[in-house]
Amino acid sequence: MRKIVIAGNWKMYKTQAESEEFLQGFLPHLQETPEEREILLCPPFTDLSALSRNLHGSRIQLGAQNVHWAEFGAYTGEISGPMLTEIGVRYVIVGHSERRQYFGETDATVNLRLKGAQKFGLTPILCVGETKQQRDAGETESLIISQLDKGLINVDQENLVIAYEPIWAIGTGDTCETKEANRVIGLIRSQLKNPNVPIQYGGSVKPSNIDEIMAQPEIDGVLVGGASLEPESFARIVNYH
Ligand SMILES: O=C(CO)COP(=O)(O)O
Repeated sequence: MRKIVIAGNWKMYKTQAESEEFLQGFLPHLQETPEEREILLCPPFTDLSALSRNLHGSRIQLGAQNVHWAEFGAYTGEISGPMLTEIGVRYVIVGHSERRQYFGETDATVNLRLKGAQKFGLTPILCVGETKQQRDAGETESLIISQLDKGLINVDQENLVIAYEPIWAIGTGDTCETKEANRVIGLIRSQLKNPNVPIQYGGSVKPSNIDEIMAQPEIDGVLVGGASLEPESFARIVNYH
């Protein structure tokens, strides 16, 4: 039985005060959320401590948006696994397309971060996905297989989540057709040693399309950007039918 993981990636949005305000509006909706769904918030680093304190006793798990592979060291601007686990963080997003595009993340550094996350007790969420240009050139399958091959070298597949995020569907309102997302996620699963790794879809997930997305047999959850920033909208997503 594969786990369902619904995650909000807040990217570089929300101050601490705003994150606490979100929580006040969001928590009551969780009373309707079926137990077996893992609900996850991935806020900016500066919100993690405050949220961790306020979440005490709640079922929400916390995820970071990046992690370095070393335990500590002279790596200005980076954060280590032990720094995150100490404050109750359980997950971390690795290799998001925005990290690959703007901050020089490569399959090799993604691999190091995945292994580093696992070494210090975090569950990484590996993001893969193609650009519009790659899709139009018929390269979607080969690109994704290559991202998985290189990213997952010596990575423990018992402690892993994967997110399929077609780059052209991120923040555009242009969701990948659900059957196509299901097909690519099936392809991702066929490449794995552990077929029970939860695989999410990400890219313009909204209250209006969540039910259709989650009805697809290969899709085990969603990684939500914009629609996770408002309590009512994210509540509708976690409480999908
Ligand atoms: O990048 C995403 C989640 O990691 C998706 O962002 P949107 O939901 O805003 O398209």
